Amino acid sequence: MPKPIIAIPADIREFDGTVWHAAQNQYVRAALKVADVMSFIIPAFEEGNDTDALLDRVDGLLVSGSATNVHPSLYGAEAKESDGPFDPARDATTLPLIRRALERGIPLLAICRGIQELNVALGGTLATEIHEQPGIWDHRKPADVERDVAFSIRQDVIIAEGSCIARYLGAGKIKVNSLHRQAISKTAPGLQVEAVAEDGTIEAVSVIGARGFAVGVQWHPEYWAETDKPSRTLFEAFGEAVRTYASARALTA
Ligand SMILES: N[C@@H](CCC(=O)NCCCC(=O)O)C(=O)O
Repeated sequence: MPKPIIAIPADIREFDGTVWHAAQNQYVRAALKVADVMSFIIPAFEEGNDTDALLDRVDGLLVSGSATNVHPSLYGAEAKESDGPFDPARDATTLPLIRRALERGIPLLAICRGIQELNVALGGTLATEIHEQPGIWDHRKPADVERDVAFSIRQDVIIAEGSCIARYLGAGKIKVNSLHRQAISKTAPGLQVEAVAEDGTIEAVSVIGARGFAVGVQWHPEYWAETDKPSRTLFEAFGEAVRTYASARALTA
C-alpha cells in the first residue's frame, strides 16, 4: 500500500515582505518520522476551499498548533484586541475540515490550537488568558527561551480511566509540554474530556461516537514525538488509524 497522506491546514504568515501559507516542520516531521504518513499542507482561504474535494484525497487530518487564536465570534464572544492575533483564513479552512472529516470517519489529531478549533467546530467555547483566572496556572509559552526549552516536558496531566487515549497512553498521570494562553471553556456537546491538568484545565478530548480515531490534545506531542514515549505512542496510534482508513478507502476506490 502506498504511504498514506494526511492534510495539515496552513497558517497565514507574513514575512520576507509577502504572505505565506505555512505549516511548522515539527508537525510535518512527526507525521513522517513517527506516524509514517506524508502530509499535504492545505492553503488557508476564507473562501474557495472545497472541503470534500480536499478530504477525498487524504486519509487523515492533523490540525496543528499556532500562536494565533480562534476568532471569538466563532464561539459567540466579543473579540477584544487582547484575544489576537487572529487568522480568519485558517479558521475558515479548519472548522469545515474538522466537521466533515468527523462525518466521514477520517482520522483526526488536533493539537493545541487544533483542540480549540475542534471544540469550537462542534459548538463549544474558549476561555482566553486563562492564567488570569484564580487557581489556574500559567500555561503560556515561556518567553525568551530556546525553542526546546519552551517545548520542554514539564507539566502533569491526568488521563481519565476508560478514556480513548487511555487505550494508548494508559490512565493516570503523564508529563507533557504546555504552550497556550487559551483553553476549552464550555466543552462541545459531542466531546468527551479525556485528560485534565491539576488546575482543572482541559488537556485532551475525544469525539463521542467517532467512526475512527478522533482526539484533541492541548499539549504538543509532535515536538518530542521521536524521543518522548507518550508523544511517540500518540503519533503511532494516529498513523495506524490513518493506515486503516487508507486500506478501507482503497477497497472502495
Ligand atoms: N494560540 C492558542 C493555541 C496555542 C498553540 O497552539 N501554541 C502553539 C505554540 C506556538 C508556537 O509554535 O510558538 C493559545 O494560546 O491557547
